Amino acid sequence: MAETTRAGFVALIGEPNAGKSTLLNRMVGAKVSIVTHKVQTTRARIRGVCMEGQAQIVFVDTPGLFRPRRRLDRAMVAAAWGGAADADIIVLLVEAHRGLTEGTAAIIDTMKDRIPQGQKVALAINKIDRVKAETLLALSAQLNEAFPFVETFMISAEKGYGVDKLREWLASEMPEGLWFYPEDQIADLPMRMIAAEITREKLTLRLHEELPYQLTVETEQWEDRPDGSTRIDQVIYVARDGHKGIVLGNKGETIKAIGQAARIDLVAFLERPVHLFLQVKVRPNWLDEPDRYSEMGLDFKDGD
Ligand SMILES: Nc1nc2c(ncn2[C@@H]2O[C@H](COP(=O)(O)OP(=O)(O)OP(=O)(O)O)[C@@H](O)[C@H]2O)c(=O)[nH]1
Repeated sequence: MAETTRAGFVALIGEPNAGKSTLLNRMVGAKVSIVTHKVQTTRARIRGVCMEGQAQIVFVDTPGLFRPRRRLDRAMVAAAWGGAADADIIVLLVEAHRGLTEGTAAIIDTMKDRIPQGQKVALAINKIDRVKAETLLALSAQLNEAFPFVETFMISAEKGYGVDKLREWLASEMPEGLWFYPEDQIADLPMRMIAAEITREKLTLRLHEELPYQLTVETEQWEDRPDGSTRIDQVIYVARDGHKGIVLGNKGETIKAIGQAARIDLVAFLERPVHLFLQVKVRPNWLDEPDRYSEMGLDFKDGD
């Protein structure tokens, strides 16, 4: 008989620099965590998906959990805690060598206020490679006194110590249910999606608030060439002709800069030469005729 499938959400929280990204990359691997980097759920950001046996663990991160200094920040903080409270498990990451800092104490205080009764919170003491065993035991006791953690893990996200144990435990805690993402989608699709996500990120950085709403990037062609390079063809879809002009920029300057920046990241990611071809197409409302599409192709080769 097939094993029961499990699926759920894990919110990783902790002070800046606690090692959240390093831990995610260890557990999920670079591919999926990049793909899902910018995907927004209602209240949390999906950072990665990992399979452990028959369990699918979706990691979310909730930016802005810190003490609000300005009024504006308060709404963000409330949203962030909402995101954490939606998760099946919260993991609080603490740096072993820094101990129970003011920042961690503030997070714990807020958890006591905002986390619903019964919500499971686990403690992961990270960077154990930096401290002695005695220090660790004392810190664990101190933190467990401050909050009723359901489990405590001693890990080094960087060196990989204890990470498998944490992942296996998280998997066992996921509720029974269907997976949120098909398994093959996690394993295979990422490359094209990552590439599209990278270009999208450059568009966001470059265009800021000018960025046309309803803009999508799709990787249409992917060719690993015999000479060791990769050719990637992408289309940036915008909703209106006017938006196309914004993305292209004066004499195509904007899209050129976007293509160059995206290519640099793609080379770093794929560790091989990349030829990136970007086109901007207008994809108007469904009712509009496809032959009204206008396009423009540009090639960003090595050395551009
Ligand atoms: N010695 C040691 N360093 C670690 C470990 N895990 C992470 N680091 C380092 O700690 C620093 C911060 O790690 P990140 O993973 O970027 O931390 P983060 O929590 O994602 O930080 P923000 O994005 O600012 O929230 C990096 O320089 C990591 O290399 C560990 O287990 N041991």
